[in-house]
Amino acid sequence: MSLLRIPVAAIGAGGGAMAYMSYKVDELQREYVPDWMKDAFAKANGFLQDINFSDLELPDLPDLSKFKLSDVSSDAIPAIPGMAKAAEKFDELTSAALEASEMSQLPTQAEVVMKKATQNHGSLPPPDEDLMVLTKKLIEVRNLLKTVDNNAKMTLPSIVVIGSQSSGKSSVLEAIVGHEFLPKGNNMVTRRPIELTLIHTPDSKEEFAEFPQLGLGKVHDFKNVQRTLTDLNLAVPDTECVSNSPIELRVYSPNVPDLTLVDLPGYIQIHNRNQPAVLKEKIADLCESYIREPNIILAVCSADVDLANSEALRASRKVDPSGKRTIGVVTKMDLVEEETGVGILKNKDYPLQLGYVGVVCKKTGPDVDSQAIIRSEDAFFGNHPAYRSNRLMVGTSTLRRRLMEVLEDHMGRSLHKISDAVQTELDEARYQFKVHYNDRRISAESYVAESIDTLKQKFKEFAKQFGKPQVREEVRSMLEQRLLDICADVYWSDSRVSNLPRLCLSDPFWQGRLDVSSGALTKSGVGRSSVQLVVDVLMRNMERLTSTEPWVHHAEGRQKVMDFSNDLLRAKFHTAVDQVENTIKPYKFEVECTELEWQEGQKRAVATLEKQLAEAQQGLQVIKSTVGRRKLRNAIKYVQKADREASFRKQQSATSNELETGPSEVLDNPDHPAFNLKLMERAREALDLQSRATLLQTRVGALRSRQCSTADNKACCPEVFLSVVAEKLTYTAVMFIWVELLNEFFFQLPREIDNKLYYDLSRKEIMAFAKENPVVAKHLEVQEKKTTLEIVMEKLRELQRKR
Ligand SMILES: Nc1nc2c(ncn2[C@@H]2O[C@H](COP(=O)(O)OP(=O)(O)OP(=O)(O)O)[C@@H](O)[C@H]2O)c(=O)[nH]1
Repeated sequence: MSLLRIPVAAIGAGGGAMAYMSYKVDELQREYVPDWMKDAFAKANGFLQDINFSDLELPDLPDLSKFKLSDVSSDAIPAIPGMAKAAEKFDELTSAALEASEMSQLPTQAEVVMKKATQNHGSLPPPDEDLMVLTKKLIEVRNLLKTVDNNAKMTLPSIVVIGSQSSGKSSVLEAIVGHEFLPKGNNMVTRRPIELTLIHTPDSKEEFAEFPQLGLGKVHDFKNVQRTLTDLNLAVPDTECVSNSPIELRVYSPNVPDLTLVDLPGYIQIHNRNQPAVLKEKIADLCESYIREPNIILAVCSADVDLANSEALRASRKVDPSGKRTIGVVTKMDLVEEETGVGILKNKDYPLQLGYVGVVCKKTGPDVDSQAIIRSEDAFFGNHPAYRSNRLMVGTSTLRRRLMEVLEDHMGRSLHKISDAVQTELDEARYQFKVHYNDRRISAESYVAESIDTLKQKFKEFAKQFGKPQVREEVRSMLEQRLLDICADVYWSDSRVSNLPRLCLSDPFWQGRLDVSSGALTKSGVGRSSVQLVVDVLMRNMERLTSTEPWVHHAEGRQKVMDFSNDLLRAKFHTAVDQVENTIKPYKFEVECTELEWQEGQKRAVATLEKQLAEAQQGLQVIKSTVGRRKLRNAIKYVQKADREASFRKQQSATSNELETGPSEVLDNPDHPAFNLKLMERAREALDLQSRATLLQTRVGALRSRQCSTADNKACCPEVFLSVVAEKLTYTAVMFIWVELLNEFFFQLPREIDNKLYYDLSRKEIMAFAKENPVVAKHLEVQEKKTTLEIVMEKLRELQRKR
């Protein structure tokens, strides 16, 4: 609504009083009332002052200073006694003034907008509170809605900038923002849409940008903004040319208006080596997706190019034929004659309802600031009065103002539609929340806390179960295995072992063997292997604990648990190893053994060997049942015969000095089982198990005998003695592993879990963690959607109330 047409309408209707009121109430308007009218107002004012309002029977004379033009109904004027007379007088005076004036027309809206804007170049025009609040709030709403989902019905309009390459889009946007920040270069540097939100911050001097998707925080240097935008754009490979995925950028400044703008790649005319034919189509498609309803199209056209050839106008006409949501921006006005420029801006040839704004955004040097560009633009239009006298819209400041108005207007018009869409979406979100989650609210923090508690609880249970006896069991079975290896190596592979009970009594050689065996056990790196064994058990356990709900969903969290568990154990590893080695050192020289220890050792040794015997017998049984007894017997016989023959032939060839030997009946006969290699293998396995079982039976018999019931006959019963040694090593090792490693681990781990998985995380990381669990993610998503839509709905209602 034109600010000054109201007084005209008022004059026409004989509503001089209303014009007077409007003159009184709106300071801003008064500035733009021409002098001749001011005189008329002043006279009318004098006349009105003669009226004694208190004599009039007015119930409540309104406070004029609070009046808005829209509040005044012209019907009310005649109803006020005395006012009709005032209006009559005013009419008389203003008509006379009008006649006297050379100007028969009041200034157009364009003139008013331009005057306001140019008087405030560089900074923003004085704020129109309602306009600012609505746009600001709706931009807030828009950004909130963007976090919900892409329901097209809930989209508030943005201003989409389109134009041919080099038409001056970037220069216009930079002039609006007041900073050089867009990517520059010949190599098609705008490859992705840049969704630019400008946020006017009147109470702050700070100017900065933010990339909400990148989380870089505030970027104060606009050169860095430019660099980041260039990197993000050039990350789109040449082969793809352009990408539909937008870059979000927000600029906070006291010098920018509240606007949402989208910069798009420029239309290309011809294609060259770097710009394949398909690129033209891709850019056109991308632009088309953005210039749809409800967006406002900022069609950038260069003044020195015929509007008939403007790609921007061509594209906008396709989707907005009547031009009701297209603003033309004519750049490079300095490159055309005044007459041509005026012709374009007159909006006659290619009319747009929102009109054309002419600008000059020419950069005169590399470091020219935006103020200088605007000053030189002002100077240019100042030197070309035809633009002003024709009441045309020119200059960047006019453009800014115009964009604010248009955006506000469109946003305002979208208000009802969007409110309905949001309400529908909110009802759905509330329904989902009720049905699926029974209105139960959760938070990412509470989920993380619960997950941590579960893990700590499980760890506590494990720690309870993994006491000293269990650790001993682990170390003992490791040393028992070592004991068996030593016995196999030192005793059981010796053909004299069956005579050991007799030989050991007379031959000191066997005492020496015993010392060697004991040394092999005590000097086998028990410190390192036992600590490593416990570490492995603990790590395996941590792996197990984190492989259950809810940790199965958190691969990174699980890895973190494994990493800090490992760090805790590694920090203590070497001390624990050294301690164990130091404390078992005496056993490397001598191991004393009480009768009681011997008896316990005897029991354990018998049990160990019996277990081995049972395993051997069971293995044999399995082979028998899988191969078949008879077949196995035959195969064993064959293997034995073949072995005998092989050793005989070996002997023969050795004695006959490698004379040629004839073919073997067994080995060279293709019908023999020798050619069933699998069966041969099984037969050999069975033979090994048989001889192992026989040996173990003999040794178990020996260990059970009276000879082995006393420690005096150590040399005859090495398995018992080594078992005693292993037990002493086990006790000592576990005692120190417990003190040096486990105590610390059990104490520290729950604290590390708290620190590393909760306290060290930012709010964003906590949220990301929670959303790794698909069930929680869905719950949070519905809940967040509902909450956001409730906030949006509240804001929309408030705005509707205000309008
Ligand atoms: N004389 C004059 N030159 C201008 C004006 N506005 C922009 N230019 C120049 O025109 C050239 C192209 O301007 P840009 O703003 O980069 O154009 P663009 O449309 O963003 O170009 P692309 O990003 O390549 O699509 C630059 O050399 C500007 O300095 C103007 O008003 N007058």
